[in-house]
Amino acid sequence: MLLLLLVAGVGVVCLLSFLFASHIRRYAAGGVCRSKARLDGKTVLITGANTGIGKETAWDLAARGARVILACRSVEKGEEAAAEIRTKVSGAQVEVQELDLADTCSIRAFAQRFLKEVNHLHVLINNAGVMMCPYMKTTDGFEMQLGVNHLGHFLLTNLLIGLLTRSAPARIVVVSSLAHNFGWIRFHDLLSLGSYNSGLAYCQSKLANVLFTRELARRLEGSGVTVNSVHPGSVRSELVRHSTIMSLLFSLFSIFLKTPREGAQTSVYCAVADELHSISGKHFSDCAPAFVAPQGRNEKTAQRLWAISCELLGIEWD
Ligand SMILES: NC(=O)c1ccc[n+]([C@@H]2O[C@H](COP(=O)([O-])OP(=O)(O)OC[C@H]3O[C@@H](n4cnc5c(N)ncnc54)[C@H](O)[C@@H]3O)[C@@H](O)[C@H]2O)c1
Repeated sequence: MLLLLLVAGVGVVCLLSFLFASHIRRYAAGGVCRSKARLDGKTVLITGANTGIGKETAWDLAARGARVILACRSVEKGEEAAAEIRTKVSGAQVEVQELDLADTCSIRAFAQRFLKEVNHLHVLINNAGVMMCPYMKTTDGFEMQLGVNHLGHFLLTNLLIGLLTRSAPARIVVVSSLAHNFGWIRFHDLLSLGSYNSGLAYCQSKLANVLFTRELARRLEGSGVTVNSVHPGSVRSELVRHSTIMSLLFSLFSIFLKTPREGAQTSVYCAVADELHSISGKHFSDCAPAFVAPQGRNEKTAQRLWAISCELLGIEWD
């Protein structure tokens, strides 16, 4: 009980400090992508783009002239987002394709269709995410947060990496979180079969995003494809829907939170900024390099996680 109270107390203090930091940074005029880069003739794929940060990222990149493909669990909701973007950006090239990251069959079917229909892919934004849900499993039996946030995107990237390499220069943006600081990779129980804490599982999945980014960057050296991870800030979105405490905190402190449009700025920056054309394996927040926790810089952990991810997904990726 005492331990639970302590963990909850530490959680609240951490949350308040990052809300505060985010607020200060916002008003220090940081965190706005000032790049005027155009993306005419470029193709962008964004996961989870029907709401929140993903939708705003899609809108921004469509306004820069890119063909933007929204990969969404619900095609209907994706079409609503696409229609909204088309009303805001005249001539926007926005398309919707079905992708459920909690189902490897759906990911494989998506990639197969995508590779048939699309000749180039210049920007992949691994944005979709689920946070602090009750214990649930993906279709393949993976704990939901690790399954969607890390393993689903790991498989998707693996299936599209050939196309990205052929389309180089190309960029991958992985939407992680400041929450990676509070995570560690529980190799003894990666899928939370023994015990489950929704907050820790989220932090683990976001740390996995950072480690994946670093290891992928190492492997992609010299390929013309770069990969960077992002903390979008504390953003008013539907992400907290599963957690009563987080929903309450986000409502109470909503004036300190970024809008989804503000939250999209660092993803956009990593996708377009000219000065980042050869920067890879780094972590960004507020359109600037950001601190990575020591456990997110550990090469051995990154390589071990890579090997286990391949094993769980039944793939080889050298
Ligand atoms: N909101 C924040 O404060 C915050 C902070 C740090 C990091 N992030 C990260 O930003 C990203 C976007 O989150 P958001 O705040 O826009 O939340 P959101 O809930 O509005 O967006 C998440 C998107 O992911 C999609 N998604 C969830 N499960 C999926 C699945 N199985 N298959 C396909 N798509 C799926 C949802 O449908 C939704 O479109 C997430 O990766 C999240 O972890 C958000």
